[in-house]
Amino acid sequence: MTDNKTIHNFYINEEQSIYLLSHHDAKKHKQWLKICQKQLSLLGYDHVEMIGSGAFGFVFSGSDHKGEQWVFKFSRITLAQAVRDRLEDEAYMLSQIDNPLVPRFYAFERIKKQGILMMARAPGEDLEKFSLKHGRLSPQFITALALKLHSVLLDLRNHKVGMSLSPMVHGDIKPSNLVWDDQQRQLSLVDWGSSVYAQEDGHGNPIASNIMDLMSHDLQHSNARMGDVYFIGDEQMAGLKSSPRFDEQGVASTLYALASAQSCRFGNVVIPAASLGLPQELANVIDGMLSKDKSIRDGAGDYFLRNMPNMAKAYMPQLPQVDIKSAVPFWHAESANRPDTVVYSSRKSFLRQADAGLVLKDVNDAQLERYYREFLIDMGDTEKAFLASISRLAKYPVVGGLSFHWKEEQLFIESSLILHDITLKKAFTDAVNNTVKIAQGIVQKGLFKCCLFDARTTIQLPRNKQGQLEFEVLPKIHYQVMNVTATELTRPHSYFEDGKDPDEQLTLPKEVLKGVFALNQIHHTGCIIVESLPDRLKVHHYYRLLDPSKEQLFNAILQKIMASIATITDYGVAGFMKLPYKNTRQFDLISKQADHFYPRNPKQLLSQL
Ligand SMILES: Nc1ncnc2c1ncn2[C@@H]1O[C@H](COP(=O)(O)OP(=O)(O)OP(=O)(O)O)[C@@H](O)[C@H]1O
Repeated sequence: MTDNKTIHNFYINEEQSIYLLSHHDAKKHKQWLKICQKQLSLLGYDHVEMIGSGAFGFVFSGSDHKGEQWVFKFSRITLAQAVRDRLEDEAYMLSQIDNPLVPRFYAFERIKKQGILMMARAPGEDLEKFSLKHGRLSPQFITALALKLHSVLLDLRNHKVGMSLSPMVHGDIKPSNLVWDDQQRQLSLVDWGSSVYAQEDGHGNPIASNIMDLMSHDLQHSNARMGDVYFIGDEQMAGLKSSPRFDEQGVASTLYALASAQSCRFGNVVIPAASLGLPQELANVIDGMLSKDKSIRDGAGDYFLRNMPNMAKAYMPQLPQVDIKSAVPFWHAESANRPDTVVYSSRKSFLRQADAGLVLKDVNDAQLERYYREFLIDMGDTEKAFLASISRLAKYPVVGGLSFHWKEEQLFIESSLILHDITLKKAFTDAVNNTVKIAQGIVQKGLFKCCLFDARTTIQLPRNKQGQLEFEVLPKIHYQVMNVTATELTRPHSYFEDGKDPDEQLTLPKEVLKGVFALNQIHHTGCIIVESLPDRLKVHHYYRLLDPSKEQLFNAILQKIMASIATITDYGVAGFMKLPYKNTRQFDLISKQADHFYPRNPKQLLSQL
């Protein structure tokens, strides 16, 4: 055993996997999805399937009798009726648009209280999914996409109602709202739920087509809607009056996120667009548009609108691919059941700091709820980017754990990651490297731990009215057995035994701690998180035994741990993680990654190779 004394914890899952819902809720959810599917079949649509979901709703596709592909959007039943009613506003805005980049509006129907928005299906898959598969997208792809988004911005600005100019704001431009058909190279902009008519022109002037309009408009209040808090700009976040600038921000965030393989805009301080191998002019425009300084931001936005067609004309041949190495190692294992990964993390408190100047407009919003739930409200941008990068890791079929320890001038990372789909190796490497680079940019000292596990294997025990756990046979904690090389076995390893976790909520029975210390004598990796709720107890876990000769003992200890967990009556979350080595990697702190551009003269460079 190592010389440290105490052990600790993990908490708060990011996104609910269906496997983590209670049996009752999971059943209700599945039933609801089935009802939606059945309703659509009754309406005469074939091949009905769910194709997407967001904070606001679920989206199904189906085909009509002519074989045309339709999309049906349902709002989540768990949202307040007032929020759900916005689907009708979305339908109205979509019906106002006639543009080849936007799926055509078909109808808005109501079945009892459930509204259904019906529209054409955009071909392809959304760019968030595409980015998760491919990792960082090439400078050629980003440049071509920037040109397409440039025409989206112009179309929105030039939108007319009758004869009069009435610019529209989409309000939620981000990778998952851009559907991309890679074969036809066709882009579509979906999800018009945040869209409004612009109140201002982006230079502080009100927009009104005539003087009557100007008088009848509410000039005092913003009509802006919240977009995704990971992608919108400061003005939209602060609920200022709507303007075409909102969508410039969405475009810049999208290009940045896709070029860097992140799921948000916040990493820009540490990993600027100027470090991503993009052409210098485009990189500088993106960084300018993401600036905290409004005049730089607006200037860069104007530049983008004026110059993007020219920038896209540059000759950009493919350069030889460099094989990118992962900054921390990960392993690969194929399994019959792809894990449904969920991440739990601990010790977020030290990442918080006042993010001054943000006045929040409307808390009764599904997006904002997320903002609070994920504790982003009082964090700096780099800290937000760090947490978003951890969430992105959990979008991959991966189990394992990570610990980041920021000390004086160094960052120490311990890790154990197992990826369950080798085709995602490149994209996952990009995701891991972003997490490391952003972590290198964090200046606070502290410790952050996260654990990625397969929600399918979570053990759930319901409580009865008296609070006692109900089960006939105590479920078993499962594990895998692996034979690892002798050299790996000799390296030191440990549970986290580094002082009490400030975010700890649940005190575990002594027997559990004893079991965990006993496990520590056996070579393995793994994690266990106990989440004790008033109506049930959940045990999330993954274990890999690395010394097959100890299997009997290992199994006996795990089942003993489970037996003591079943005696827990307190509520809260607590857990332990064991990583294979101590201080796997050591990194310098780097506040900003160095410039790296696509070569000015690629021909010359290629001829030298
Ligand atoms: N017309 C369409 N054609 C093809 N796919 C679509 C279409 N509309 C939506 N989708 C898919 O469904 C997903 C969710 O849809 P949408 O973004 O409208 O839902 P939402 O709940 O409003 O999401 P958000 O959390 O972004 O607000 C999209 O990311 C996209 O993949």
